[in-house]
Amino acid sequence: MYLAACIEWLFAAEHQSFPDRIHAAKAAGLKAVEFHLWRDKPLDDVRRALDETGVRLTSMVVEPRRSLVDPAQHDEFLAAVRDSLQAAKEAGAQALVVASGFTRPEVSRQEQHAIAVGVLKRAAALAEQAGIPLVLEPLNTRVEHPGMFLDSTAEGLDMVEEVGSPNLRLLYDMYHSTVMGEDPAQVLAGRFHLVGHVQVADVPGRHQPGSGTVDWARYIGILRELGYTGAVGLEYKPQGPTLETLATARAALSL
Ligand SMILES: O=C(O)C(=O)CO
Repeated sequence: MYLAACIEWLFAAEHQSFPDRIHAAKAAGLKAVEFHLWRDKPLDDVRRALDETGVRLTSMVVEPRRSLVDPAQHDEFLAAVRDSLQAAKEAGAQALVVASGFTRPEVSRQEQHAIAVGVLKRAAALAEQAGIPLVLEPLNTRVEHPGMFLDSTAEGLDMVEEVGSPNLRLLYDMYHSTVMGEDPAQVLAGRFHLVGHVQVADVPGRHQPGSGTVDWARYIGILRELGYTGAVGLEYKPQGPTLETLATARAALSL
């Protein structure tokens, strides 16, 4: 396992520019970074900073964000996937993050689930052509994303399984999962092969691991037992200077 700094938040107080944040991540001994939206980033400069430092870009987000559970938005969603795949190629990103969009209360949950799986199959075919996988992220509806359709790891894993493509995996964000009251050992048991990326932040507050109540020795132990060797995205809001929070996070995660 290796750490990836979410430079949307890490190094943001210290450096205005994203390329500078990549250099700061390198100087802090990190092998990878990630960020959210890409249209507001100078992708050429980002690519140059990645090439100069050898730092990997684990993920960025498909945008503009459109709903998976509303067929009226599917054409725009697939266009966003196409554009984002092209941008990911140019920036050198390893994966693209997709979220579900908001629940439509007038439509049954089962039907919305099926609608999402249908469009994800089409998106996974585009990802296959581009050679860059998509990762589907369940988000918590208790603190940050009230009304979001996909707020459960188990249902996200069901969707990934139903799509049945190696080009769609689950983004397991331990913060969102914990806020939703899930236990990683339970929700991941027997299904970890469907997970493509992991992110962390402590609960409560979404700050650096070590700032809250999560038992990180246990959480990271579970990932180790499941055989995870990929990136652990530090998607937290630093409570203080980034380097100090990184030291706390590294000690808590033993990574
Ligand atoms: O929007 C969020 O809360 C995320 O976790 C994005 O990855």
